[in-house]
Amino acid sequence: MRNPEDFGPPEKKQKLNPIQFNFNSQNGPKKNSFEELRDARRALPIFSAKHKIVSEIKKFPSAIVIGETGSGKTTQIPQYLLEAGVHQNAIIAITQPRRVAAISVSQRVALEKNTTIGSLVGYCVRFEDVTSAGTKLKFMTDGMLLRESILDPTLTRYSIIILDEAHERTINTDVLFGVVKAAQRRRLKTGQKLLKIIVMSATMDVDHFSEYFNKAPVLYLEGRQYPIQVMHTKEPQSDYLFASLITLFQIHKEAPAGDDILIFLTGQEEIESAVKTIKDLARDLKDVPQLVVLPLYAALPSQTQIKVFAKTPPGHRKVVVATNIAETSITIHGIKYVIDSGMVKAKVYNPHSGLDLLKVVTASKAQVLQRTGRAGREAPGVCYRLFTESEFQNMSTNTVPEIQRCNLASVVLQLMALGISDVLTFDFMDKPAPESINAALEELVILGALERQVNSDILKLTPLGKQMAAFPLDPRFSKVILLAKDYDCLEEILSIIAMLSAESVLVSVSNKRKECLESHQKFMSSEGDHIMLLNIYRAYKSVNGNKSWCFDNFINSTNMHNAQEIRKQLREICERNNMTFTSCGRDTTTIRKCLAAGFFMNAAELSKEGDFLTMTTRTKVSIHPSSALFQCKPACVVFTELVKTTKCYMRTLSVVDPDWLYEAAPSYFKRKKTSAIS
Ligand SMILES: Nc1ncnc2c1ncn2[C@@H]1O[C@H](COP(=O)(O)OP(=O)(O)OP(=O)(O)O)[C@@H](O)[C@H]1O
Repeated sequence: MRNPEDFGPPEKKQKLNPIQFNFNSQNGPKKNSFEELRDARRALPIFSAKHKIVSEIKKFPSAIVIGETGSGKTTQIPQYLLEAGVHQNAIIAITQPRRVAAISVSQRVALEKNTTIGSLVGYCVRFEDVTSAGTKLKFMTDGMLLRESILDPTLTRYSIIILDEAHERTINTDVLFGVVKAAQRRRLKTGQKLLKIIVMSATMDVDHFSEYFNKAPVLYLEGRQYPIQVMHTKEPQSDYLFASLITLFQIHKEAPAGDDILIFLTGQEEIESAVKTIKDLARDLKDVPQLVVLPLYAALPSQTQIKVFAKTPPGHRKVVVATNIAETSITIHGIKYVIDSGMVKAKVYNPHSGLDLLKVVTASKAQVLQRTGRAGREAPGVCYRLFTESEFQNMSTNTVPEIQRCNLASVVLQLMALGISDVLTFDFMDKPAPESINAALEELVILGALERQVNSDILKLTPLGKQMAAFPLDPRFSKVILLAKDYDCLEEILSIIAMLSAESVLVSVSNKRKECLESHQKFMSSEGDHIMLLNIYRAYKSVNGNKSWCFDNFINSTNMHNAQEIRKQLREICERNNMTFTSCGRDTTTIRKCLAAGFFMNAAELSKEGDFLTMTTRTKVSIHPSSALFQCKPACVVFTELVKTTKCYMRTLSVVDPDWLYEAAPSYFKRKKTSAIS
């Protein structure tokens, strides 16, 4: 067991603010709760600065707001502006990098406003719009606002746009910075109503932001409501997973019930295995509160994610094991302790291969500070960092903007659809590497979304590219949908893409592994995972989405329902594009041909040595153990996801014939020939 002395002294001690309140964001307003919430709002550090904030924001077209985690920026500033009428009866948009934050924060604000979600306060995330004509505070993912800007570049419906958690620097946030700034300028030029821009975070490079937003004033918010004691390990930890379990059980043995714990790990599989280990280890412990262990990662359905916000039953302790999706904005009821592994799974782009890889890397200081801020939101808290103080000092200050480390094809396509033809000169806050932009442009040319104008190097959007931009999907997925009508399998491809866009539908119950596998076996196909997903979708439809069928077959019925909803929305976009709905019936070969035609850039073939090598860059890849093809050695496959853990894994794949790939993109393979054909 780790000794308490293994942790060094607190990084800083802060004064205890004696205000105490305790409420459950998931419970509806009960008697007096509105008054309680009003008092809680007044107790927030930001409350004393309310008038100053409103008057400063009234004065300037843009403002940068920086204040400690938990000071009240996200939940209060939109309400202050609404109450003071700064919104001029138009909508205030508050963007969040993640859907769980957009949903949970909007629910909290609706509660504080004593209204139901979807009326005055609403949210809008991909495939889910909970707003109405009366919505004035609209919490949304940055991706959703970006999509809206394609149809309305001046964002006419909005009077104020609050870009929250700006330090996260997701691709969408960075593009949104430029788009919103351009909308503000355009409105000014054309004499339209002013668009106010507010950029907020607890951890950002304010000067850089202020400079970019036309020297916007910076408002500093002092203080946080409750102190957080920060502990670092005395020695570096070689195994953060093991260290997190030791720390968890050390706290568990000593802390009273109701003091809940949030652990930051890196990804789905790691989290699921940690959840199982924690449950197993806790089973034999005596004289400690019972544990409620909950995972939290992006691939979980929203309804499951939201469970972490529920109040812990008396006599229990909640342990939430999360990825960085719990890092910003959110308040999880009951969390007193945060255990931070200091690691994060991040996308890393290889412009050479054109592929994004998910890789575990060290977090930045900004991320670590945000994680610490998830404690101390309802009472004083403690953060155990599983790294030393000097390791912390050596972490990079800010996360490298995603735009400088991810595949840009999707963003470039959206910018082109916005009418920004010269992406290289777009007003980015931090420019992506020109080779990444060029790689994205090349990918879009190969996909047929862009073409060179005659006798010039200027690229323009093709009618196909315009259609592709209408889908809220990676361009390769949109392309497959658009190709599917020619392969007579649009209905099937829509089902597969919807299943890929929803969260995992396969349920794995730890003490019923064998039954789960047997149940899933009947959907499996030697053709691969995409056909397996189609089989599940078809079976689900044939029983009319029957819940007990899902239960009996270890299929997640909520995720299936979501997939069905997503399918409906994708189908509507196809209808708007006047596409003919074709079906190939049982001829699944056609479907794989279509997948090969869309995903020819994500292909791998089996080498003589028995390894899989990507067709273009000869990168060594393996079949993920969760794939239906794990035990097989097909000669050639296409994949729709690449993950790096101990190895580089292809996660969802289909068996294809190499000829289909060459037929789909002869010029691409001709160009790559030297490296492509062994
Ligand atoms: N769902 C909730 N349940 C209980 N309390 C909440 C909830 N949401 C917010 N609060 C309270 O309001 C405070 C301010 O939250 P808010 O999200 O506005 O802060 P913030 O300054 O935006 O922090 P961050 O930078 O961490 O997002 C929290 O510290 C907490 O006390």
